[in-house]
Amino acid sequence: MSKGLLIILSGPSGVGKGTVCTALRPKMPELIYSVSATTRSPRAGEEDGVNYFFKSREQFLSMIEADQLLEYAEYVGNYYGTPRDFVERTLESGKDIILEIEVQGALKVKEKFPEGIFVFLLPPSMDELKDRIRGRGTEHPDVINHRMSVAEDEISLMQHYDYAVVNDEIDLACKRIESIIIAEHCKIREL
Ligand SMILES: Nc1nc2c(ncn2[C@@H]2O[C@H](COP(=O)(O)OP(=O)(O)O)[C@@H](O)[C@H]2O)c(=O)[nH]1
Ligand SMILES: Nc1ncnc2c1ncn2[C@@H]1O[C@H](COP(=O)(O)OP(=O)(O)O)[C@@H](O)[C@H]1O
Repeated sequence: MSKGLLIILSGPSGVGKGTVCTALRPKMPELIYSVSATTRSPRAGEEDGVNYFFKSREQFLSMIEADQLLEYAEYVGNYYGTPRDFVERTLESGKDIILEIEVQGALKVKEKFPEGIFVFLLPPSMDELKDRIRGRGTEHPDVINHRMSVAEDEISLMQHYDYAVVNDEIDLACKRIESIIIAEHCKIREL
């Protein structure tokens, strides 16, 4: 049986990665979603083991020490990382898995899994990106400004990705990602 595809959906904070992943779920029910570990505090409505595995800094550092993370990154003062075992087991079982992660972590995944499908989600404009981060209402203004400057640096790394998808309209962005996955399954690969 062939292995599943590893799909990495990345892009600046507030571009709509979470929203697009949520909208993709009913459209692609066979796609598996990786749940990350983080030291960030849960937001209202977030559940441990569903949105993230919420960890203390000590717990996270011991996961790094034990090589339990495929990649990790420090982002705006918190650690975020992808549990390795789940991803590897899913791929071995022939299922596709999607990681929704920031850019530094995505580039680390590329070193280990160059065969991954790297998709960069773009905002229709930088003004729209700022409006989305602000509109979500979860961040302090200083954090918003910091995230905007991080976003500009991140967008400059887009050339390391395989695909660029503009998240102008959710359904359209989902359709683009769905099409990429379908096309990647049709690709002739080396045996
Ligand atoms: N490298 C890495 N980034 C992650 C991981 N999980 C989430 N992220 C990214 O961390 C950033 C901050 O996430 P979060 O605090 O949930 O904020 P939000 O995605 O902007 O709502 C986002 O860009 C996420 O995609 C992970 O396991 N590894
Ligand atoms: N295509 C879109 N059109 C309009 N608003 C969007 C779109 N995608 C996401 N948003 C909004 O932008 C904000 C940030 O989205 P979110 O999914 O949290 O981003 P990310 O996970 O990339 O940080 C949310 O308020 C969300 O409702």
